[in-house]
Amino acid sequence: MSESTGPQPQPSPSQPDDSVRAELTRLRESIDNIDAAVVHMLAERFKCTQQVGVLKALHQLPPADPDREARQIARLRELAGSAKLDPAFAEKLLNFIIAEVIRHHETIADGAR
Ligand SMILES: C=C(O[C@@H]1C=C(C(=O)O)C=C[C@H]1O)C(=O)O
Repeated sequence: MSESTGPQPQPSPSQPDDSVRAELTRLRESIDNIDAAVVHMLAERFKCTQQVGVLKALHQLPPADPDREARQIARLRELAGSAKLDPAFAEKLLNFIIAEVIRHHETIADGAR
């Protein structure tokens, strides 16, 4: 005979206990705050880049500046590393944002022609 003590209480994924629920809620509240901050920071960044786009269009400068981008990516990778964030992820995110900015700059330049 085995020394089975019978069925043990199993954690139920659909019914976590109150302390697990409370911890999940606390973490999700912080995540929601962080997401809101990211949205506000991005909105401010796009306000600045729109102004850069107008300046470039007025002075016939190209929408993209690859040298500036290379410096930003190197800097952000460095910052990410120190913050224990994957530098490759930080680079992908910045490239994604910059691509959108360049698209805006092209639209502004087209409107100025
Ligand atoms: C905002 C600029 O335009 C583009 C967008 C960039 C950005 O979003 O950071 C950086 C370089 C440019 O390709 C700029 O030249 O500073």
